[in-house]
Amino acid sequence: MAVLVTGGAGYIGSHMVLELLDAGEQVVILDNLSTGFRWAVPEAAALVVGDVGDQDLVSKVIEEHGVDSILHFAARIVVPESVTDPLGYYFNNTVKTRALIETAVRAGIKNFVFSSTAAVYGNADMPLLSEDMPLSPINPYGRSKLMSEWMLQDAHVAHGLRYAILRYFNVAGADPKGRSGQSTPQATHLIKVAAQAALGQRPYLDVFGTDYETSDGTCVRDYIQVNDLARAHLVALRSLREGGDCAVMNCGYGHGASVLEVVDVVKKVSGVDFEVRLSPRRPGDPAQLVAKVDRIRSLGWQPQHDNLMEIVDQALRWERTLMGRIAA
Ligand SMILES: NC(=O)c1ccc[n+]([C@@H]2O[C@H](COP(=O)([O-])OP(=O)(O)OC[C@H]3O[C@@H](n4cnc5c(N)ncnc54)[C@H](O)[C@@H]3O)[C@@H](O)[C@H]2O)c1
Ligand SMILES: O=c1ccn([C@@H]2O[C@H](COP(=O)(O)OP(=O)(O)O[C@H]3O[C@H](CO)[C@@H](O)[C@H](O)[C@H]3O)[C@@H](O)[C@H]2O)c(=O)[nH]1
Repeated sequence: MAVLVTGGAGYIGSHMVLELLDAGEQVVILDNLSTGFRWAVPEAAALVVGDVGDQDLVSKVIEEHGVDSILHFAARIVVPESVTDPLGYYFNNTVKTRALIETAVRAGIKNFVFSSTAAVYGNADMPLLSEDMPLSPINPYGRSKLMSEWMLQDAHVAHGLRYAILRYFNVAGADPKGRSGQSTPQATHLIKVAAQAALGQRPYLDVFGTDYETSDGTCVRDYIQVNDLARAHLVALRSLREGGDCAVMNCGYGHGASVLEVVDVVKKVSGVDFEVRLSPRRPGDPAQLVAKVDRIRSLGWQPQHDNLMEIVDQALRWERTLMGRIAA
């Protein structure tokens, strides 16, 4: 049986593909290459260039490759962009996910693992966020994902499609073997941006907001290393295949770091004292997002890279790899 990875040419999806191949799985990727890269796809995986909303294509891929499970990463992911183009986000993330779920049900797909996000919690003012809390996303990106969660849960009740919904907190770092990393040129993610500032790719780093009610006034996030996150999917997939319950699970480490703490670590690891500007708040940023992680841990998931210095080192190494590619 093969696993279909949508968005497998993107940042997290490409790490997922590596983990699946390392675990001996057969992998087929469906990606429209809107933000993904053909070069991020290993030779051992089949790549189909196309759209998750194309039901004829997806049905054909499922049949030809003998797909039993779908891991659905494909999405647009930039929160501020979702505010200026909400209908584009609802179309790509919600409407096309509806089409994919329908195709999966018709094809008799057994297991569906979905990439959700801590953005579904909105401004929840709690030290640790648990999966059962009330959800109130504050931007179209988070809403587009929450609607997909609901569709999956309803499709389970009506049609028996089994699901694992994984709510990622802040994904960071890069494959320790140097095979993939965060490659989006205009990425907005803090660790990526700070690594670029340290390596002279950006003139300075903005710290967005210093007046939050946190220990040092800057936002706190739970940074999870990307291979650890990919292994959480493997664990969830195995559980579904073995008849485990459908579940919604946070993916993080259960502790946070503030923006200034991250900046300090990047300066320390890189050895570069790059310029930092204290700037106004960025719209839509909750003060603190830290995961309660008992559920995913109860499936036997153990992080292997819960170390900010290591995550930052991986991000810096990957940035150097990208710079080398551009120079070559
Ligand atoms: N990066 C994070 O910190 C983070 C946090 C929470 C959730 N997520 C979720 O993880 C998933 C992967 O995010 P990422 O950071 O790897 O982003 P990414 O942009 O690197 O990857 C997304 C991939 O999906 C593809 N894609 C987009 N729309 C498609 C479509 N309609 N049909 C086919 N392919 C399509 C893109 O080409 C790209 O390869 C997304 O669902 C995102 O919402 C990411
Ligand atoms: O140049 C920068 C970039 C970010 N930040 C701050 O750093 C924190 C983290 O920001 P960022 O790395 O952009 O991540 P988030 O906005 O927390 O969102 C990420 O994490 C969410 C889950 O927590 C996912 O849903 C999103 O897709 C993903 O981008 C926030 O307080 C930002 O204001 C800065 O101060 N300066």
